[in-house]
Amino acid sequence: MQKMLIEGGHLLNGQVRISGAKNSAVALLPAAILADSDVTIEGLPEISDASTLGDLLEEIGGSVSWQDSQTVTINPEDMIPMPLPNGKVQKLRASYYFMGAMLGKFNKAVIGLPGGCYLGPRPIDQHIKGFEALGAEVTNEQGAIYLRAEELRGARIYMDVVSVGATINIMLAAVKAKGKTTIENAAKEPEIIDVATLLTNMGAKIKGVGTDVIRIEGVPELHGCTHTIIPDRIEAGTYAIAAAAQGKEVIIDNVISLHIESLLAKLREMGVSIEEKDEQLRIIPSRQLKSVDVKTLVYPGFPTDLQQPFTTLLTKAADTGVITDTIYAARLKHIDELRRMNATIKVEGGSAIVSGSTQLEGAKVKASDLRAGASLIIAGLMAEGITEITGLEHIDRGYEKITEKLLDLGANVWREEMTDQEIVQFQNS
Ligand SMILES: CC(=O)N[C@H]1[C@@H](OP(=O)(O)OP(=O)(O)OC[C@H]2O[C@@H](n3ccc(=O)[nH]c3=O)[C@H](O)[C@@H]2O)O[C@H](CO)[C@@H](O)[C@@H]1O
Ligand SMILES: C=C(OP(=O)(O)O)C(=O)O
Repeated sequence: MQKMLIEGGHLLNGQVRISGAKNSAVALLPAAILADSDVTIEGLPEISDASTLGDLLEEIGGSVSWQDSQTVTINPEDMIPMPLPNGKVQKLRASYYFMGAMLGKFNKAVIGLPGGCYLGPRPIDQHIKGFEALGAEVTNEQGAIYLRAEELRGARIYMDVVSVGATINIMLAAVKAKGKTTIENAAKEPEIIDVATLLTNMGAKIKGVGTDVIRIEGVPELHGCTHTIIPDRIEAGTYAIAAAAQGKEVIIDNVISLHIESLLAKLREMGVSIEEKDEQLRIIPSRQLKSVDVKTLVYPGFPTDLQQPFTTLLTKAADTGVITDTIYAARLKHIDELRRMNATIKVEGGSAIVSGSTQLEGAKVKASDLRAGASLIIAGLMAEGITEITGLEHIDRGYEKITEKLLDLGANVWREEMTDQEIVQFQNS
């Protein structure tokens, strides 16, 4: 088990290349189950969520061959509806896509309830409502979801909450169902469009992705294809925030700036200079950042996945800033750790009230989840002295080679093996 150490105070300068989107990758890989021949995905991020899903595809009989660290070919011909009630499915959130994909392919699936970041309760009732509307019987038996259908039939499904996972999962289950499916109040995130592009290239008939009404006409067969993943807007946003907090001049390469328009607007409001060019962003921070208030919303609003990193940036702004997470009101575990680093943050309901003009100080902190980890890394870059971060398994679920990328930007960051005593302390904390 490793910890990350950061000596703060070094300015980030240079260029960083953004990897493929985690939240696309984790849906594209299970989507390959639905094909009847090779699906090749290019530009995958080297993150543990992607390799865990590769292992799960092999567990159900798929052949998974990695051409290189970012290109994988999945042959689904020998896949079987093998139950996955526990084990690796619990290591990540997106294992829930095995429900939709296996139901769509085999009319049955047994999948353990997913893991992933703990952000407060993360129900999957809308996924289940969608599967049931398509004709599946769904039961929860000892923490595993059992899905069975004689046959899946298209349906009109209204989502009570706008959910990324439920929208994708219902698409996966519906593309081979008999007849037409309409998903109303669908989520509009770019990753949903990416998954629909893959499915369409496999032969699916899908209209309306990127709007809140998605129409699907079921087809009997889906074939293989090659697909290139979109860049990770949350990784790009994380580096943009880090650059605003502790940068000299940072160029972020391989980014679709439209995907993070809500973040860029807030950074500009704070006084950060941002130039957009082709697939690059050039970030030049302001000496004196203005404080802003932020509310997370569904896409194209400010993403909840950038709330925690942005909280860290607010500690440097001139005045008090309020950040409110309307998607996950309990996504606040980073705050106690930031307080250890001298941040002054009050919590009221789902809002963090962050005092600005604070010099953060290095401390020993723990990443409780992926984006809490990102917020602590940014804090470590800004802090006086050395910051030690544990809980790296969360960070490695979603950030490709983050230590190397930061080193290339001029940060002083490294990883060390934890001693036995530190591991015991970590496990008890
Ligand atoms: C693998 C993946 O893509 N993860 C992303 C996905 O998670 P995930 O797909 O789990 O998040 P959702 O979009 O489903 O959740 C949005 C909101 O809806 C609620 N909800 C969701 C489903 C449901 O059946 N019932 C329900 O009440 C959730 O509690 C939450 O408050 O979108 C989140 C919101 O942008 C991001 O933080 C995660 O990074
Ligand atoms: C919450 C996140 O991931 P997951 O849904 O995979 O837990 C995230 O990417 O910030």
